[in-house]
Amino acid sequence: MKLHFYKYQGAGNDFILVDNRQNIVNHYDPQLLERLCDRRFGIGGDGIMFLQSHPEYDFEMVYYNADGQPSSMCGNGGRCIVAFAKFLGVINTETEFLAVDGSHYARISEEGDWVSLQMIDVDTISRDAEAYVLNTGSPHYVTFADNLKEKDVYAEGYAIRNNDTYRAEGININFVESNGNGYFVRTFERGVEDETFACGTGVTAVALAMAKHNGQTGHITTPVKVLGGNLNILFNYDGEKFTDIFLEGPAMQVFEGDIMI
Ligand SMILES: N[C@@H](CCC[C@H](N)C(=O)O)C(=O)O
Repeated sequence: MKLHFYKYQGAGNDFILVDNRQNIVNHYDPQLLERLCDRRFGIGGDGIMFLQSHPEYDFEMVYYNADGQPSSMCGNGGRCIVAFAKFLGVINTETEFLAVDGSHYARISEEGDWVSLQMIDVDTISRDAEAYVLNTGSPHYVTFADNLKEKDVYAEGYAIRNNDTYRAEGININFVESNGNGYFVRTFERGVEDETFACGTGVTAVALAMAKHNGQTGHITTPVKVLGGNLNILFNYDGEKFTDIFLEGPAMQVFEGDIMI
């Protein structure tokens, strides 16, 4: 069977998108999904998503990591699937859709290339030695780094993600360095088991952890630079709970094609 797909990227976090409103493909096939995400034997991507119809929402986002396993929320994936929904004519410039962590509101520019996605509220941040650990839809470990440009993110991220505390469930490892008015972030992603060019739930976790670390409250906007571009995180923090969290940035269609499955 031939599968028609679209390829999107959001700040360099790249995804395969499939319009599965007619249930053309049974996606519960980890081996197939892993092959499609493989950069040598397949299309290539940090993850694959299926846009599904839903009776109560504009659509449902069904997300899998590059290892073919279903995962928790993907922030950049969420932004890309909103751009895809606009491209398909499923939505106009606003939407309410369902993802694995619940419903999400999002806005998209008329041009369809800039997406602002509301993330889940966060009220718990814990510490693991100097690092911050929190869940922004996916689990994240946030640690400071000097000379981040030169850091071996693969080796250090792999070691933390596979230590006794995190090996079983897995966690995404974010290294953060202040860069003047915001932060530079590099992320080792669970399920890709490698560094990616951006991680939306990851930069969100960094922005929240840094507000707590710096004792900032009120309405906060945090610009973050990642390997694949720039993202903004906007939120309110009353000292206990983070609310009205928005992740915003570019989401672009790169190409479309057919692949034999
Ligand atoms: N790239 C994502 C995060 C995807 C999920 C992650 N790999 C996990 O398994 O936790 C993002 O943009 O948030």
